Amino acid sequence: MTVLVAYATHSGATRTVAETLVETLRAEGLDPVLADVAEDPDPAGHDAAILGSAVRVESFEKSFVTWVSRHRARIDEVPVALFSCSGSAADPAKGGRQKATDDFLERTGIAPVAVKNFPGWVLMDRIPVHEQLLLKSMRTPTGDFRDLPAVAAWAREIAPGLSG
Ligand SMILES: Cc1cc2nc3c(=O)[nH]c(=O)nc-3n(C[C@H](O)[C@H](O)[C@H](O)COP(=O)(O)O)c2cc1C
Repeated sequence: MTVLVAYATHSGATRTVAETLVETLRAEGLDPVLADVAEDPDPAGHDAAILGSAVRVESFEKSFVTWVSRHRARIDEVPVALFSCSGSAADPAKGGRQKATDDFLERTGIAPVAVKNFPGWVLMDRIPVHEQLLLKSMRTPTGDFRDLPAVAAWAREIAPGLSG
């Protein structure tokens, strides 16, 4: 069975999470297909999907929201898992929750078989100057907060649910 792993990224961390999901699902015997929503991948023809977006200013990427809306009919026909990638997901105070994810789910009514909020990275050399200034003014912690073994573990956990 093929699983579309579609993601939207701004500074690259979400892509690395998606790549880890693909590698792990392949090792689990599934047939994952990696795609950036910027390429407008077609979910038709896939048996399941994992959809993931970077978080910016408490929201999913606009390109992600637009792509989901465009392909909504097909997305509703297959098992879907959803993940976010953000700077704050490693913060214990968040308790694993992410406002952008909760808002997206409430607004769209999509009912994924699994939802996860992963930490990404905040690396100043990967974002435009005006965003660097914004993050500095907010005293946003910088660094690479990713936990790719946790991403792989989630992929193994959800693989049976994606197979239907
Ligand atoms: C302009 C800007 C705004 C951001 N806003 C948030 C935010 O509201 N909440 C959060 O947890 N992380 C925020 N982040 C951190 C990103 O979520 C983090 O860098 C993540 O890795 C982005 O994924 P990407 O590298 O795939 O683009 C922001 C980053 C930038 C550059």
